[in-house]
Amino acid sequence: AVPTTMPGLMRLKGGSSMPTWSDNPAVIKLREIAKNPYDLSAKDAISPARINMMQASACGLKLLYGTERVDEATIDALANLAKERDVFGKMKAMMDGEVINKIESYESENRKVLHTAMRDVFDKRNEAPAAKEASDLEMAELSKLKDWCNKLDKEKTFTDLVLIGIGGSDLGPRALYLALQGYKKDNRRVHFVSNVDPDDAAMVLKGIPDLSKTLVLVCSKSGGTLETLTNEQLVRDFFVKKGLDPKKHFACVTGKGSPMDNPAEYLISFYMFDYIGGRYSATSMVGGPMLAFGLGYQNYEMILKGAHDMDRNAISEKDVRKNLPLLLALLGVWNRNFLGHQTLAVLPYSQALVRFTAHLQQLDMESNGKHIDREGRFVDYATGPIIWGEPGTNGQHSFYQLIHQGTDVVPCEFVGFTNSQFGMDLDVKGTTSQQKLNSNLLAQSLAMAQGHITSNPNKCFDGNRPNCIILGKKLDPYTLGALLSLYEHKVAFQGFLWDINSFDQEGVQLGKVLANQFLDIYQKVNKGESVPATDNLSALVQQMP
Ligand SMILES: O=P(O)(O)OC[C@H]1O[C@H](O)[C@H](O)[C@@H](O)[C@@H]1O
Repeated sequence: AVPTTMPGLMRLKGGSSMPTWSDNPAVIKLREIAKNPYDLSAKDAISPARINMMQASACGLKLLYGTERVDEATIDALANLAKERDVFGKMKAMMDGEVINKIESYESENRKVLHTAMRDVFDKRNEAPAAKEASDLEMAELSKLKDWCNKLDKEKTFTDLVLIGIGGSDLGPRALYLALQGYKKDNRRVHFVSNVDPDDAAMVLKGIPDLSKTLVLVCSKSGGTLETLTNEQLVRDFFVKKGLDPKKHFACVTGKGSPMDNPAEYLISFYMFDYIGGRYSATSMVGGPMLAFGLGYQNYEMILKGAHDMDRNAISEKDVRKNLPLLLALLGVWNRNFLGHQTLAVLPYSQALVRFTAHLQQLDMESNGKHIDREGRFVDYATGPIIWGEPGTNGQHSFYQLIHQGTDVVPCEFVGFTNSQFGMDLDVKGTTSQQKLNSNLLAQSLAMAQGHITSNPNKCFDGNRPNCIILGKKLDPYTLGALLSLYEHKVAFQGFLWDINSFDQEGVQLGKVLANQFLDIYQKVNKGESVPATDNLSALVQQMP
């Protein structure tokens, strides 16, 4: 359990308008239900009627949750929890551009959270002044991007693009690009450099066919991230050594007014804004120029459209049984807080989603890995789970043993599609590869839920391993945008339920500060100055073989 007070840190004054977690009537009710949750392993516990009833659809995605340990009373209690924790009020405040990225009475980022405005560029736009201003600014960036894409298409000067960025300036955009290889533009390739490990850049640069036809897009919201600035320098140096002028090849995406906001250094500069969190930035200019270069502007627009439509589902659909992000969030809270499961495996049965779980790790764990609530009080309930996973069926031949028979229960979210992206499939022994893939997905879901008891304990499956399935027809740009937004809002809704701030990331600062102190020591070593072995940092540096 998470302590309510922490040694050396003060517990804070009360005054919250939100009842404490344990005082919420819905929490009390859910704890009662959790003493005897729905038994999926009982005979006939999973019936066709249950499968048909426990599903919800929006924006081309269907969520099947008959294999979760819930019954209708559980869903009703979860719906009450959503009401008591005012999740719709908080979601509206977010989408309207109220300053919600803050901790009351403490130094914090104090920002709006407006990633939804980045795709609110279609019809029925949010007229709240802050949201409107943000989407107007994004429309200007989008029209600049469209012109740039047309120019690149006409001039045909560039075939390759190297994106330099890390964290939110890499994971989401990279996951989306890799997910849509069936929609790639002919004769265009995108490469990614993120790690400050020099071998990352070296390997990418080695694989570029023609540097003279290569664009470099440096992407950093803050314009001050060590890894990105170092890699930019390294790649610039490489261009110069090959006799090429970086100014004719380098473009950037950064926050307005950041140290990188220096248009003279770049072919073109695109902007994002302080109200777009890194991990929520894939549908801002952080994702835009690279995705439009690699997949075409129209496909990028379809990603935005899918994301926007799911935004509408999240805010407008007040019935939790029809609101996909909220339903997924509530099922997650049920598994985390009431059934006590610490981790969540996200298992896409789609090779295209090979980096999607990695993106979700940042999205979810950086957002909801928090130990204080919005008033600065240490929470006495669990918050964000540990997210992990790999595409199936590969995972089945690796870690699924533990999921089926291990001593920890791992809730799973499966993602699958009826059709393949490339349509290159073959009927072997009466079924296609896609059907073989999907048979495995469905089999795993059912096996985890219902289990199988035999007299041989080694072959026993307890069942009651909760999971749900997210299904789409085909992983196209629209569906991918909807899937991205589904998870963004799942995470936001969970943060609202826990009453934490899902939009800052103070937890990554301490390591950065210490890394800079280590760099000072390395600098001294490089200059031949002596470093005293009397402090931990120097002692650790001297341990390097
Ligand atoms: O885009 P940048 O400012 O370079 O930031 C890149 C990343 O760095 C940080 O460490 C944060 O934890 C991430 O949320 C952010 O996405």
